[in-house]
Amino acid sequence: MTSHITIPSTGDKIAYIDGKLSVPNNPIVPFIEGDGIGVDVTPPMIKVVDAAVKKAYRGDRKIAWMEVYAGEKATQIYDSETWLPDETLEAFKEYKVGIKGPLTTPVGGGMRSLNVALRQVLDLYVCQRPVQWFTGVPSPVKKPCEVDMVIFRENTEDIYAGIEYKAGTEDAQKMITFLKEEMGATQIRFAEDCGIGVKPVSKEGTQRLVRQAIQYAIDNNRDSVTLVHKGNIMKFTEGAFKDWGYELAKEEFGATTVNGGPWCSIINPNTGKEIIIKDVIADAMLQQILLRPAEYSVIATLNLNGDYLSDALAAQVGGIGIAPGANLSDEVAIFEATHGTAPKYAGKNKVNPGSVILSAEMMLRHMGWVEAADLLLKGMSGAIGAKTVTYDFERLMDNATLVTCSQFGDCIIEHM
Ligand SMILES: NC(=O)C1=CN([C@@H]2O[C@H](COP(=O)(O)OP(=O)(O)OC[C@H]3O[C@@H](n4cnc5c(N)ncnc54)[C@H](OP(=O)(O)O)[C@@H]3O)[C@@H](O)[C@H]2O)C=CC1
Ligand SMILES: O=C(O)CCC(=O)C(=O)O
Ligand SMILES: [Mg+2]
Repeated sequence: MTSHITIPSTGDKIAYIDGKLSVPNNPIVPFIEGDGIGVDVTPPMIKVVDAAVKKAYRGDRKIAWMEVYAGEKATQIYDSETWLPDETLEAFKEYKVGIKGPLTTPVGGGMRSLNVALRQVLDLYVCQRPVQWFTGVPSPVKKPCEVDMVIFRENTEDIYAGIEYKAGTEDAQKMITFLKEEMGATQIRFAEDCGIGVKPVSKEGTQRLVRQAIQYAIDNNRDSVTLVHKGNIMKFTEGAFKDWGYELAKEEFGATTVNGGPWCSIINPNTGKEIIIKDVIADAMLQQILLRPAEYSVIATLNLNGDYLSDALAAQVGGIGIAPGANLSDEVAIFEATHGTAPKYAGKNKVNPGSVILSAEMMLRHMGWVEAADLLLKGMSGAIGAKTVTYDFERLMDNATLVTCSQFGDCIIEHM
């Protein structure tokens, strides 16, 4: 296949050396613009990041952006069947750090998610989504300042594996016959017209995720890690997630049980403070985050719970227009907004670019460019503080000035 990626002539590769990220002064960073509102939010993200880096390092550092393709744009540039070109996957593998806009997934039929495919193929097993309130952001809760959580969502397993069989097909019937006749399942109602989905959850997949969550709590002086699961109902998948999580805390971090368990605690080797490892059943957790958010800090959970929790928590601090995220493997990192392609707003220069801009802030921090990351946060706080905001905030704020998506990016730059 012909290459459609133009490698910047002036940049260098980010590398992993002795388990550490080595970032040159002009790193090549691949990006996917994204479908729908990707065309709106990605250009201001690049403009804001470039401005923060320029201001922080006075020209000594600069990102060499390299566009790579996925989704609708890939079908236009390659051919109508190519949604996720191999060279896009190779670019993320080779350049180690990248960022992406949202990609559309049809509901019901049609192709499976490209976002999920990227996570699975590149084994980006942690979806890390911090949820924090910026002063002045409108919120439906009384004390949004009490929300300060970091979600660690398992990103490669669970029902997102895509092992599903459509009702009425030969494959679904084969599965149903197998379950009934060979596994003795008697609980399948309406077997004639029943879709079947499979939910794989492994010990290795669980423990590598929980390991990252606990390590994050240690490195960032957090006081608890909560395992969120629906283990009362799905005993051998979600229940096992809980058990394997506690097991890892004890075996690898020396956790000891609290009040007879199952809660346990570890002593942070850096601070000497206690970190509680606890668990909450997923439906109760959706109540807890609204009523007692201050009691939760780091959350480790399965793929679907994490997807639900991240949008629900985002709503408490201003909505998915401002909710950032990262998909992480042990080497490769792809940063992305929590929101999707919001098709009704596509190309209207209207939506909040805050989510992908804050994802870029996480990217800068991951690269060790903390001064630029801090400036970006300062600019974001300043723009919100001045009440120059996009429609999603303006409709909920008194005396705010409505700005477009690109203008909001410019406001961030003005406040750096
Ligand atoms: N990682 C990814 O690439 C993701 C992709 N998707 C995909 O996106 C498509 C659309 O999904 P959908 O369920 O509509 O979810 P979306 O996140 O795209 O949009 C839902 C609503 O959230 C609000 N919203 C989203 N983004 C912004 C923003 N930047 N600024 C302000 N408000 C925003 C809007 O609310 P309002 O109407 O109130 O203004 C919007 O109507 C689907 O194909 C889905 O699969 C979904 C999630 C993640
Ligand atoms: O892949 C998709 O289309 C949706 C994914 C999603 O909602 C998420 O990762 O938060
Ligand atoms: Mg989601």
